[in-house]
Amino acid sequence: MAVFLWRNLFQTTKARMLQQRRASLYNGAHDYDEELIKKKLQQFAGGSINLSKEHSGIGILTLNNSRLMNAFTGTMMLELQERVTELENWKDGKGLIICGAGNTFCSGSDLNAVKAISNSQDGMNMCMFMQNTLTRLMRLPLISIALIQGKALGGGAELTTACDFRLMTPGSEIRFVHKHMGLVPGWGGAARLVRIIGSRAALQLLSRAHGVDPERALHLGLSEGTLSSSDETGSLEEARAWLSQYTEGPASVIQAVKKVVTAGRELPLEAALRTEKDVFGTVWGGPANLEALTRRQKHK
Ligand SMILES: CC[C@H](C(=O)O)C(=O)SCCNC(=O)CCNC(=O)[C@H](O)C(C)(C)COP(=O)(O)OP(=O)(O)OC[C@H]1O[C@@H](n2cnc3c(N)ncnc32)[C@H](O)[C@@H]1OP(=O)(O)O
Repeated sequence: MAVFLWRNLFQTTKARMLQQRRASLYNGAHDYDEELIKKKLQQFAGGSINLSKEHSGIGILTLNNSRLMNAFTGTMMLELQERVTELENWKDGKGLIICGAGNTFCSGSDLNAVKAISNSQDGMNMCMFMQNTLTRLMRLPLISIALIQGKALGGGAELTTACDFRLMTPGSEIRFVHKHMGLVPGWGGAARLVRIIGSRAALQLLSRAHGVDPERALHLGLSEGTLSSSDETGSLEEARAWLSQYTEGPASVIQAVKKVVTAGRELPLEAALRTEKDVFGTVWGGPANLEALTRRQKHK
């Protein structure tokens, strides 16, 4: 009977939390027309967003448009949303590494597409589309890393802030170029940057729009570390090794860890405590917990 009750509580809690996590920031009430912007983005084809879900529980998400320094075309924005939905449903997932093809990260939006959607309605819809997607990416119950090789510029710099951690290769650069384009971040990069490095450092990065090298990123707390390898394969191996120190253990527990930290980061205290209680209820008396207790008893 106890197992039945646990399973029932688990399913109910899980469904409610999943619904909360996937709830979009913007909908019709915000003049957001997702179907309209999807049709518009579909017109700007090129590149792809590839996802490889490894047996280890680590996913590798690759921005693949190396001819244009992995600039985001319209169809890549649509594919990013599809991959995030796939990752939200990955029950065995524990970690995620986002990287770019051709040993460079991402040079932001495809400027050809940007020029074509420079009117207000399309611009605002693209902004809300990408904020919805990057907020869902940030809230994935996976421990995520942006592996920054080469350049992470504009929207590419914003994408790095939607990951839990950033690792940089020697000579790589994060640059919020927005000011030089008469813009400010629109994909949520400013709001997340303030929460990562603080408002004073964020104001300096956005107002100077200079490149941030690995040493300065470390100093600011924007990067967790500088990898030793500069090549594509070597740096990905290093990133896998770095991430695997945090993803050891059952996927259900790693996902629960990310959920309680996300709640603590984003919610007011009492709501965070209630979410923590709900997440606790999904693992207390669960398979991993019972197995650990059995192991402990054997050691007595
Ligand atoms: C600001 C926010 C906004 C948003 O999303 O809302 C954006 O992100 S707008 C885009 C902001 N990004 C940029 O302004 C970066 C533009 N690119 C560069 O500064 C350079 O390309 C750089 C530094 C990334 C690499 O320079 P490098 O000399 O190594 O290579 P090339 O410049 O010759 O680039 C190779 C090839 O790629 C094309 N390219 C690069 N970035 C983009 C881009 N964002 N959109 C479209 N195309 C891009 C570049 O034109 C070259 O193509 P080619 O046909 O050979 O001219």
